[in-house]
Amino acid sequence: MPDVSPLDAGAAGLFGPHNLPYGVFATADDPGRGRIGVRIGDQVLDAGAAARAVGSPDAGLLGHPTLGPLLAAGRPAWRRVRAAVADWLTGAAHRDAVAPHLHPLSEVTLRLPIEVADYVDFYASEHHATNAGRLFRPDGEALPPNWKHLPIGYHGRAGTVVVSGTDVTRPSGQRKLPDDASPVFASSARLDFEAEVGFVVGAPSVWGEPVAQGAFADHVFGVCLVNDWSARDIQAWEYQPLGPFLGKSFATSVSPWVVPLDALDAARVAPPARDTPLLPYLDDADEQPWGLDLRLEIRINGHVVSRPPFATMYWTGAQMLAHMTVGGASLRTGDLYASGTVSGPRPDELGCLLELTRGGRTPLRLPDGTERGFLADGDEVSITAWAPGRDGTRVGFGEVTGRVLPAR
Ligand SMILES: O=C(O)/C=C/C(=O)CC(=O)CC(=O)O
Ligand SMILES: [Ca+2]
Ligand SMILES: [Mg+2]
Repeated sequence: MPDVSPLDAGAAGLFGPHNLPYGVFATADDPGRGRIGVRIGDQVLDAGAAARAVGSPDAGLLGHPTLGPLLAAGRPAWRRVRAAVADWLTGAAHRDAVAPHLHPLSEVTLRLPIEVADYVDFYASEHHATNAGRLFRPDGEALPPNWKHLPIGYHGRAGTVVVSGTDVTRPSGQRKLPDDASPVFASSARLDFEAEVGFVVGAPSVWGEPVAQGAFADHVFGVCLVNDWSARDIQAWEYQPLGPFLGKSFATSVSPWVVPLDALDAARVAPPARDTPLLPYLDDADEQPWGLDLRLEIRINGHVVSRPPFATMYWTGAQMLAHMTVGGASLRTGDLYASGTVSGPRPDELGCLLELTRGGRTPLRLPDGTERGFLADGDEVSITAWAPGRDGTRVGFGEVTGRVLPAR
């Protein structure tokens, strides 16, 4: 694929006042103190300091070392703070007061944007589920019989969610190829990435009370990018019948910026047509659609290997939320649920190496002449994305990157 991408053009335009994603950063002269940052172009606004400088009543919400209190405050507060920050950055009244609180992005360290409470990973791409089903279960049906009736998911490991830029050590574990007599303990020989979109829960829900699709925007604060690192050999041996366990629990990387749902109005699209009737709590025919037109791009060592289109996902974030809570499970501030691997219908739109190389059988050739069935030590995987914004703008998501370190 050509290495010239729409993301390279006018990067500052991806982070204009129409976007204003939130994160947590620290500066070199005060490395111990996390602060809430809002990205604007290639700068980061220290939101708490700016709020104090202009005498904002939201200085308390923004003056924390984590996004937690802002997330917990709920949609009316999210809207108010977003409008205020846009005003500080673009209106004449406060520009001089907030200017000293802008830091060049290149001079700050970005941290995990949320304290992850519970972590769930779905399986919402029909293309990915079909391809992965054929590769993992060549003798069975590609899609399991429940797939079009509910968004399949599993609970993952919240404590190993790491921020972009964190190195990921190749895991070791049990693996057994179909023809081997017994398993061996070894480092994973089939380490993979999965390009996904993450939904960050802000407002909690009441234990026992399902959250309907229509309440999606009252609970979900925003969206980030996720790389669900996956050891395919460990996964293939361990996963039946309870689902992924150690093959996916060693690390999950997230982008440092959470893009507010309010920045994504122009990216909302209808999900693909569905051919199977849905139970009422999942039926979205009469809802405002929550498909999202996010264009992902995956690079290995700087070379573009795929561009997965999130608009092709069968299940929406609102349906995933409704399903996750329908039995009464409550939401906590900081819950993260990921979409599952984003794969489109075309060969250059697949979201993981398992699919791109057909289980390693048809390796990818990188422009440097090397080949990859799965990831090699030293490889750097980077996932970026943008979405259409209002008035022809583009909303950037930044990137989630990670480098593979050799097994211990
Ligand atoms: O088909 C399977 O058994 C599992 C496939 C995955 O690895 C899926 C997973 O983590 C969910 C996803 O990313 O879509
Ligand atoms: Ca996954
Ligand atoms: Mg993972």
